[in-house]
Amino acid sequence: MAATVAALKSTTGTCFHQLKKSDAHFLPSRRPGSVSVRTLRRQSPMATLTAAPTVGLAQTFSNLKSQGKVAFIPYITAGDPDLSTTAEALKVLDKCGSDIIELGVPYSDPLADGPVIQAAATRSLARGTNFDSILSMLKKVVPEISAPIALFTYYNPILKRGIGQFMSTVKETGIHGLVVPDVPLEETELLRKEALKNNIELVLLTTPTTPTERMKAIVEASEGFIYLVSSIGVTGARASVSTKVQTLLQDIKEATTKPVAVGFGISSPEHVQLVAGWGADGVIVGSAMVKLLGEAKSPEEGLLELEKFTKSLKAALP
Ligand SMILES: O=P(O)(O)OC[C@@H](O)[C@@H](O)c1c[nH]c2ccccc12
Repeated sequence: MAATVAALKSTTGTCFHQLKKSDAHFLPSRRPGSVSVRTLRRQSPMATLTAAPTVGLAQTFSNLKSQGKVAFIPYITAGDPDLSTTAEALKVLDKCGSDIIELGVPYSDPLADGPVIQAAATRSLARGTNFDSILSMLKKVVPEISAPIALFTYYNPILKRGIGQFMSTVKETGIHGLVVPDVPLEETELLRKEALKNNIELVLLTTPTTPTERMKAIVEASEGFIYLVSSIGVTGARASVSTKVQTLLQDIKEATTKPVAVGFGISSPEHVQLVAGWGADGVIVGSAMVKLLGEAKSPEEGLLELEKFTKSLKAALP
């Protein structure tokens, strides 16, 4: 028993309370039909010995919905401040209860990004981060993560590698989703076909200025979830979240039963609570996370700040 608890302590993430000895018998059994580790984690502050096999994006939302929960979805830029810190950050975000994690591929011309994520991409590229180094990091880390990962990339890096080659390569790393903010709807058909062939959920985005008919086409084509961009402009923490999101959510939910996650500007527990209260199935927080990691005095400090911030946002969600 003591050995088990000691083993647990050694794997206990910083977001878990230390297990009392009496809890040790709740350890996930290897017996068939045992409760999954992820379910255990939700029921008690359990450390996980190994991550549960991840389910996809849509399934994650469906599981959360059955528990009356809203998905917490952080975004971080791969390779900022460096790839080993990204690997640790993914584990921290997972252990702190993130339900899906968006991992950004740094790009030289991030037209939809504000200054925080642009600076992160610049730092990451300056360190020599590239698509292949991100993939090899993911191959090592994904087996330790129980939250599904959605890779976030602009369209150009996909075209450069070839859509089919890109999809099959990405699938090998074990990630579940793909978010491509700048793919024109007219070109999503081929992207969608290759994604489906590789069992990758291609998430599409709709915005406050998207015409209704176009929103309906986007919603129809989106897999995993629908990304509702909360406000016009670029990414970046905002003082408040536009109340227009409430009606946008209603409009989308009249058009589909697919889950809708809201992003752009969300950067405080109050924002998270507000958007969840408006009926969002998930909330996405990026720039505020990226800032903590990329602008900290050291990677260790950045990871600690990330953990604290994640816990505060997660605590604000049902
Ligand atoms: O950074 P924000 O304002 O919290 O928004 C989420 C955003 O970072 C993430 O989803 C994202 C990063 N880059 C993007 C470009 C377009 C749309 C969305 C994104």
